[in-house]
Amino acid sequence: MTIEIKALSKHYKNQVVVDQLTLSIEKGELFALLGQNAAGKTTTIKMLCGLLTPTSGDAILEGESIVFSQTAVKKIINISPQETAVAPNLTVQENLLLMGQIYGDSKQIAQQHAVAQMDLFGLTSVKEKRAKVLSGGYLRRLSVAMAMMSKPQILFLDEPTLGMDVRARRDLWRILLQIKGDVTIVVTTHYLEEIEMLANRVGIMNQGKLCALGTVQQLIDETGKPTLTEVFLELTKEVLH
Ligand SMILES: Nc1ncnc2c1ncn2[C@@H]1O[C@H](COP(=O)(O)OP(=O)(O)OP(=O)(O)O)[C@@H](O)[C@H]1O
Repeated sequence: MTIEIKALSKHYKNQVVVDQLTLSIEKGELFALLGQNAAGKTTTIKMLCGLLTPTSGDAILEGESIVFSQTAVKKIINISPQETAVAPNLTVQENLLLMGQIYGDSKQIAQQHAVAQMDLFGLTSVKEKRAKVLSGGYLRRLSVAMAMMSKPQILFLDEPTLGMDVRARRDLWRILLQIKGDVTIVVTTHYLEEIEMLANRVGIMNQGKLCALGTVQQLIDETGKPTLTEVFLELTKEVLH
């Protein structure tokens, strides 16, 4: 297992935002964490990345605990958060180089790696453009490419296709499909049709709890619903109505 989440919880005062979450994610999987707004997805990802301290529980990432070995965990993971960490006045290329050098690469190695990422993410044609003039689709691709500059074993993507048009979303998913296998990818999204086609497994969160886990086909078989969207609506219906 690459990720073993063990009774992970986050409380804010009286509110339980993530409630005893327990699940395992295999190496190389593209795993989708689903749930309606406020289900606790971002909070979970932030805890796994060391950006938030759990109230209780733990998660073991490639053998390292997020509670006891945060520095080791940070070396093997990276995140493209909802709020992108792109420097607006730097060019695409400069953003990637900066990220490589922050993670300890020499300028030459960072350059080589940046060229490879720009190629993979379709950013070569805009490499001299400042990030602030990029469209939303390019900006998000740059954000994910920047996360890849640290050569993570585990990549967390929080709503990577939010606000993108159909083509931009498809382009990013194609890239993620190329990366998965080498990298374990944990993604949150509200675009269930894409997940149906692309994710190896999904976990559905509802009010901080994991209420379903499996392949899309397993969830469809278990619930007798025809699509992942119908499964999702069924499992989260108390809150929706
Ligand atoms: N710092 C905080 N203090 C108090 N409550 C918080 C804090 N951060 C998040 N929450 C609450 O935790 C709950 C879960 O938020 P979270 O962002 O994890 O949900 P989500 O599943 O990612 O939702 P979305 O799909 O809208 O991104 C929400 O009710 C939110 O208001």
